Amino acid sequence: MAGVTGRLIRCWCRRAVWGSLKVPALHLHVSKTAMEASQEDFENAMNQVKLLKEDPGNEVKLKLYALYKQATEGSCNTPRPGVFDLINKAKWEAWNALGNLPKETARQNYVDLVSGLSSSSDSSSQGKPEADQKQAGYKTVVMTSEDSITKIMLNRPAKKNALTEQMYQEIILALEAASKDDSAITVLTGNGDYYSSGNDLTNFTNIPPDGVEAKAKNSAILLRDFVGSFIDFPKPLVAVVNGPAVGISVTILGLFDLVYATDRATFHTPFSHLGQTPEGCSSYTFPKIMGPAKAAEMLIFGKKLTAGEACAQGLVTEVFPDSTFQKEVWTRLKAYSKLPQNALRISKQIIRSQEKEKLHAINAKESSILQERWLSSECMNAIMNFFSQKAKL
Ligand SMILES: CCCCC/C=C/CC(=O)SCCNC(=O)CCNC(=O)[C@H](O)C(C)(C)COP(=O)(O)OP(=O)(O)OC[C@H]1O[C@@H](n2cnc3c(N)ncnc32)[C@H](O)[C@@H]1OP(=O)(O)O
Repeated sequence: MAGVTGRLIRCWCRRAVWGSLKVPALHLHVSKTAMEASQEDFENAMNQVKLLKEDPGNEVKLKLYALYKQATEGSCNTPRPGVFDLINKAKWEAWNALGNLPKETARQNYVDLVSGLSSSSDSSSQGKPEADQKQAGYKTVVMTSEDSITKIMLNRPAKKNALTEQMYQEIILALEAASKDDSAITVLTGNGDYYSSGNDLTNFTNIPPDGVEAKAKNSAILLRDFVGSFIDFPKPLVAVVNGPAVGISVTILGLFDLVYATDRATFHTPFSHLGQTPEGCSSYTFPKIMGPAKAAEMLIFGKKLTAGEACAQGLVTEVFPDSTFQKEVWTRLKAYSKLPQNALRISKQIIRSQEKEKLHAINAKESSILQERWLSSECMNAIMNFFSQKAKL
């Protein structure tokens, strides 16, 4: 393999590895994450590659090659090079690994990758440490990508990461971006001492001029779309539960592939206390995961579980001591993220495809029942109680 590496580096220097690139007038662009890259952005990115001050390494060069081919020619449909044609085999494998990734997405990913390389090349030339790629445009979450892991971090620690309408929308967008990026695994976690205190109760206190019914209807649509984006998420999705979790942040855990929790975490779904009913497909996933009796105790009677109890009941994959939680979990995830990406994705999809339609139907039903519940006096009183007397759970 050392021979291949050496040859790839030589090819990089000669630029032969990329084939002939059309080059228009040079114009540097900032990456447009969450937007579609134009042909001009793409061509500018190709120019930027030539200006990189440092060799980005073979792994990145193969990624660039694969994205370039996918963006310009579509899915790989050429015969696999022979076993001794090591360089072309490595290039073919990188391209082929992109499967049916749409051309536009490949173009965007290429532009994003080059933009990240240009800024890290600039900052490393100024002697600054290399940071992971932080994606701009989000206000309530922080989205970063490193080591083939995209992390979406809920970022309202002063409010215990309570989920505002903007946050639901940003999470939907972040999941959409993560589903198309070149990471292997996506992680949802919280900043601060809480994972999330669930729905921000002020969502129900800001009533717009078109009235409370319209508010409930729009909230139900947002809820359905939010949960729908977890049902449809195509790659392995991991919850890194860094502290207590309440309400919807607990129920959607049934839609994750792995749930790692600190031993400080608790899991609480106090729907009846709030005059509400289960969401996040938990009316289906929880009885399936933990059996109907344990699910009823949580979802109907609001029993709060410790991390150990949630693990014993199958909602949590593994519990770690708080003192070593982050270190142990990220070491594990980094190892998993090196597994072949297509195999990870396809395995996830086989599992999910068996009940995707059912989950969407349950999501729609739960959302429409909640639309009614939010208009009930039971629900309104509970929310007023929280804000007037600060009645805590
Ligand atoms: C589109 C709509 C979709 C709707 C989907 C429906 C989902 C259902 C649910 O998620 S139900 C769960 C709702 N959550 C709650 O009822 C939790 C309410 N919060 C609490 O009971 C407590 O805050 C606590 C137990 C989570 C934490 O208590 P603690 O004493 O540790 O901290 P504080 O209460 O002082 O909290 C710090 C500040 O954060 C504000 N805050 C916390 N959680 C929420 C929340 N869910 N909604 C709104 N605000 C919240 C709290 O008010 C404090 O603010 P302040 O510093 O300004 O006083």
